[in-house]
Amino acid sequence: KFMKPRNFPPGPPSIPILGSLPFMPKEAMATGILWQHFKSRYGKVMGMMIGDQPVIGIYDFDLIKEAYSKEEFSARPNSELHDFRMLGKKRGIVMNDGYGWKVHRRFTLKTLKDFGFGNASVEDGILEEANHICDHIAKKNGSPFKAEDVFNVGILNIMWKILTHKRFDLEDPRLANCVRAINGQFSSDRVRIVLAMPWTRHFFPEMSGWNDWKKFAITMQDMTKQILDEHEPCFGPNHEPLDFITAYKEEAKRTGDPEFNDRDLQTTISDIFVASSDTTAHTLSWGLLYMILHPDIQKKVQHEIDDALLGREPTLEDRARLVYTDATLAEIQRRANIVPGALPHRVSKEMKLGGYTIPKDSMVISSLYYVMHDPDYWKNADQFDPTRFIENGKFRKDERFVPFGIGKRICLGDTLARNELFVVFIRLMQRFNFEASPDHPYPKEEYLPSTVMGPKPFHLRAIPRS
Ligand code: HEM
Repeated sequence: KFMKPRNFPPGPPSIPILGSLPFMPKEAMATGILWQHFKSRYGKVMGMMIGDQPVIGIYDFDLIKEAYSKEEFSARPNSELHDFRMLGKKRGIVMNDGYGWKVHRRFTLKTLKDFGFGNASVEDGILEEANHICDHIAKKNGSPFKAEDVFNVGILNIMWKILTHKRFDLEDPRLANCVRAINGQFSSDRVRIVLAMPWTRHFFPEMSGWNDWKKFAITMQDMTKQILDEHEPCFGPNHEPLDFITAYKEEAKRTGDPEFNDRDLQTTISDIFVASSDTTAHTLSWGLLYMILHPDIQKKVQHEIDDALLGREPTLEDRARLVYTDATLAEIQRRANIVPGALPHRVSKEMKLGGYTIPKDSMVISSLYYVMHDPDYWKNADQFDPTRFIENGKFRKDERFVPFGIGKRICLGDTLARNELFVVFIRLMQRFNFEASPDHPYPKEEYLPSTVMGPKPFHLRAIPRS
């Protein structure tokens, strides 16, 4: 069972128990960038074994599109680790599949849409939080700080309000605890061992990261349970739910569908916290890093915003007038590429792709990194250049701009995330000039390996603009 199946895509050799792990470059182990390394050797689709698990990497945009438009390529891996996190079995959205995934995904998309775009309160909530983030930064009085310390809690707060109708002070320990549990679960070096080789937990529960994984999962479970216990239903004047939890409970009553239950709700809340916070916060940290590395672009963005808004706060309708700023945000997302391998998919039955046979239950990774850095498609792909997203003075959409993934599993928070990035980034650019800290190493474009990759922590200074 450790042997590669017939007509399997080309890839590195495989040995019993460890599979292809010993043949992988060390720095690539935890990151989607690994696939960049294999592309040059094996072509558009590669296959390898991790233990007895077949793993497929797809680099080619058209092949990813073809595969991920199919239901059979859109399941999630079966994993006892994630089952533990999901209170015993697949639940919620992110690692769920089948009917349970479909109804939760559909409901969450609709609810976020109702809150986000029909209802000004989410836009107000983002702006309110953006202002709190800026006030928090202003208190540093120009002394060096780490970007991620501010963004993580601020971004989490936006989601907390959408879920529960409550926000916290940025210093509240609840936010910091939640950020620690999320980061610990996906960025700890030890946990990466058990995620890659789940069997290690039976022999080395401590060293493999299994004990850490359980600890962080239990923290999230306790926290989501407490949120539900304390939650008061919240309705507007026409009895419309004002927060996600109220909407979920109404949906459970309305449909009578047992898929909508407290345990799935707990997992869905946890999924949304995990999927929304590090992703958006890391993108903002990368944004400030690029502004420090490219002060001329920072100035250009500030001039555009100053000229268009004349000092007033932004609204989402300003996007069409802030073409250079919007293009800069897109370029930040393209270059930062924080989820380089998207999330793993599972093939629910044997399939064909690119002429190869993809066995049932293979894990599939799509290289969003490669799609957004393919040198045959993007001119000077490794350069930070917002103008690649501008054509005839307008923002140029590109189907290969895929930071949110491709196909049936595409991020369901993409519009919300883009709105958050837009409002928070503009407020930051309006209120401060960002520069490197003179007392710390000059920041570099370096990743911190994880499923969601932020920049290596760096210190910066925020000088208030008059
Ligand atoms: C810059 C911010 C974000 C980025 C770059 C991002 C990116 C991604 C990516 C690449 C995926 C995986 C797609 C796949 O499996 O093929 C994903 C899934 C997901 N994201 Fe996001 N995301 C961001 C923000 C958010 C936000 C704000 C939410 C809030 C609701 C969110 C909720 C989700 C959920 C629930 C999934 C799982 C979807 C499913 O499995 O059906 N994300 N995201």
